[in-house]
Amino acid sequence: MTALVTIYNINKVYSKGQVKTHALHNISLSINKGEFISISGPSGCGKSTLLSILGLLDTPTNGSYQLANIDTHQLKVDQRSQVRNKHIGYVFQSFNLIDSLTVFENVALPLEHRGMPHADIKAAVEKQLSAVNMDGRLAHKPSQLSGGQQQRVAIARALVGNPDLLLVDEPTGNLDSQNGDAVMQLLKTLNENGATVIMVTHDERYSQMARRQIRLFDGKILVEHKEAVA
Ligand SMILES: Nc1ncnc2c1ncn2[C@@H]1O[C@H](COP(=O)(O)OP(=O)(O)OP(=O)(O)O)[C@@H](O)[C@H]1O
Repeated sequence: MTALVTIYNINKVYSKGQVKTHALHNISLSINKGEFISISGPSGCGKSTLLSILGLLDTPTNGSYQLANIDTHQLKVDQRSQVRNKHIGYVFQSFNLIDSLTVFENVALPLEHRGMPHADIKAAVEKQLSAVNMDGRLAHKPSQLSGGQQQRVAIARALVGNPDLLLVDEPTGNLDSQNGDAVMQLLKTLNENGATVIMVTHDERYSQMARRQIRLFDGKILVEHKEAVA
């Protein structure tokens, strides 16, 4: 099977004046389509840095990253954003929905950036909102929804363009345990239906819901646990 993601010997060094922080040390990973991976570890161990590199929001200092057979190192700035829009969906702890837009308009945004015809956008947005059980709230504004509902809308926005990779950063961080459990259950179901999910979480209980669990420490992979496929 061809890997969806291959990173090899990635290092990330942040430089600020004389101060250098070596945030990631020689990280190599190969991720196949359909996997559900959690990345955990103590504060400052490099989780967000790794997710930002995987999401093409940041570049490694050295090392290689191939996504869907694309050598991301070769991409120019506008090509990077095209690859991001087509291949990657993000879910953030703070939802990052646009308050002045309705639920429908928020979820439609990635498709509008692609220049998709209006009728196709409508069909795709309605289908995706229905998949996260938010089809009754199309005209609501984010501020009129609970935190759990906002996160479900954010997940619909991340998935509406059929990305190869869903990157999820602390999806339950701003939710109470009931809404957090529901969002995790939704991610699990979406993965069972084919989505490839990489999730950063502090929560041990949630990290164990992933079939492959990666624990970072001081910018290195400390342990990796992979459930045997039945
Ligand atoms: N923009 C930056 N400039 C300089 N150093 C940075 C920057 N971003 C992160 N770092 C440093 O890189 C290291 C890894 O940070 P990162 O945010 O990836 O950790 P994390 O595991 O996501 O932490 P947390 O769980 O607290 O969010 C830390 O030492 C951090 O201080």
